[in-house]
Amino acid sequence: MPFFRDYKNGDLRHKKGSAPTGSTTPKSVSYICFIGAGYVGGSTAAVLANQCPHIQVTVVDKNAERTKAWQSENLPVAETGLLDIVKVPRDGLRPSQRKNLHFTTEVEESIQQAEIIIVSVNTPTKAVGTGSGYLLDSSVLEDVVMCIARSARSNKIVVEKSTVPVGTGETVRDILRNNAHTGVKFEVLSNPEFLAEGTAVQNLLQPDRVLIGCLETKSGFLAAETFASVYATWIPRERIITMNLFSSELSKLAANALLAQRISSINALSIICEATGADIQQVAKAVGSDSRIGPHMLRASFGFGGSCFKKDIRSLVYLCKCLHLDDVAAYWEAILNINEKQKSRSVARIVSRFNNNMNGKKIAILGFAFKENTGDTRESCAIDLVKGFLHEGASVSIYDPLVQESQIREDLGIDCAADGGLDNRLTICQSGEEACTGAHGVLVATNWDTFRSLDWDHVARVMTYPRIVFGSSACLDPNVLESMGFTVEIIGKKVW
Ligand SMILES: NC(=O)c1ccc[n+]([C@@H]2O[C@H](COP(=O)([O-])OP(=O)(O)OC[C@H]3O[C@@H](n4cnc5c(N)ncnc54)[C@H](O)[C@@H]3O)[C@@H](O)[C@H]2O)c1
Ligand SMILES: O=c1ccn([C@@H]2O[C@H](COP(=O)(O)OP(=O)(O)O[C@H]3O[C@H](CO)[C@@H](O)[C@H](O)[C@H]3O)[C@@H](O)[C@H]2O)c(=O)[nH]1
Repeated sequence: MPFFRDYKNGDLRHKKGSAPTGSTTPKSVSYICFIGAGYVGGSTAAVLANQCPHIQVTVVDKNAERTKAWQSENLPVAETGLLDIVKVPRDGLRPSQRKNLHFTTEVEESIQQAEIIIVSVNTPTKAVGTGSGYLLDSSVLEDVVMCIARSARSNKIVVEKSTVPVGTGETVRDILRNNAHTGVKFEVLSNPEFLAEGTAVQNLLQPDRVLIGCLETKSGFLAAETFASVYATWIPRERIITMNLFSSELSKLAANALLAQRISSINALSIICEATGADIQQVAKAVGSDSRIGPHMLRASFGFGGSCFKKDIRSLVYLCKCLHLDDVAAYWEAILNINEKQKSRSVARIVSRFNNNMNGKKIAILGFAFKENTGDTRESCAIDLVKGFLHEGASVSIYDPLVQESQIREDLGIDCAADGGLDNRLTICQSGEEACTGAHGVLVATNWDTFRSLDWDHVARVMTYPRIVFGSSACLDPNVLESMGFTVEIIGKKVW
């Protein structure tokens, strides 16, 4: 597999050493540039500007509309608390843009002014060619790095913030070295991001850890220390971990694989629960009470969604295959297989409650985002669930508090167009109650708080027999709902 380097020949290994103590004096930083004003770049830049008023922070994006949105009160990213740090409140007046936070499309000038350039562009799974469906496409990142090399007139620290294939740091170094203006030197750092959507601001203000990967050379350590000193403005020093570039790149993929593995493990156990009469919530509590296991990421669900888990695990699988570790690749890929199974078997379970005939039946879907408190629908389980019901002949009505109708239609659109008539069976609603009106079943796909406090009495009145509610116990209380006349089916709980 051609993309993967023979690391034995890479100079990262040859220059290995330990961090010199006391010999590094980090430079003070006054100008940082982010390239990519998405979920990660925009949110991280805003928090950094908020915590470091002495640093000018510029965020460059090629998308002028997005750049403009960051300067408005309608931020392109819906995150709790984000507007309050992008804008500065003013008594009795509209909040103004933070003075040290700038959004622009002017890439060259921003690169030239900055001492540190943080690349936070998207790295989706490759769609065509070698590695398609698995390898992360770092071509946008490489284009940006080339632009940095050509624009920079003084030494820079270039930081990979995007999630990248292991080994990308060396490609980035090659591009910079071979395209730099005479006398200009670059240091490459890896600084993967671990924020979760919906809690981005809180995660950025109080991260469990910050990783900084560097080349194990004196100048590499110095660059890492310089960057670490920026984070140290608000993050305890012991939470800022420095390591070699490859460890840092791999740690990002490993963290997501391990988090997703817990969800697939609990979802795999939920299948056993439904077959045996064990209750997955009780099992999760029992195993999560073991301090070595811990309680997080053990909520049984219709599967995990989001832009990261699937693509990062696929990247790990591809890396294993490149290394001819097919059994290791199969081990990681099993996480994804369980995730797919959880979605398809959930549709099948629900369809079986209607005697395997969904013609003339209506299912309300509450929630379309991949998780609560975000408007992001990337890889949302709701997409596959809705497609499954439409395919079975059901009508589907959908409500999500944050996701726009146009986004829902775009996510489902291709199939609707391909199978004439599907569109007539799809309604996007303005409230949960509206979506449930006339429905035979309701499925809570996203655990929004607002669905907990839905007027379920009213919903019971406007729904049609058999009034089945499907979902996870994280959002639904079966005892309360059953007392209102619903039949309740919970993931990981047997229906007797
Ligand atoms: N979304 C998350 O929760 C999350 C968390 C951790 C890590 N990551 C990783 O961070 C990276 C960014 O993710 P994201 O969710 O912020 O992506 P995103 O799609 O929201 O944002 C990427 C931005 O980069 C811009 N861009 C693309 N090409 C550009 C170019 N040539 N010049 C300037 N701007 C350009 C796009 O217009 C877009 O605004 C990815 O590698 C992702 O895997 C994401
Ligand atoms: O016990 C759980 C926890 C989560 N989920 C689902 O898993 C998905 C991902 O959730 P979460 O991890 O909270 O959100 P993300 O924003 O995707 O964040 C993950 O992906 C990011 C991108 O790489 C990382 O930075 C974060 O650390 C990592 O948590 C969502 O569909 C959740 O509903 C479950 O099904 N059960």
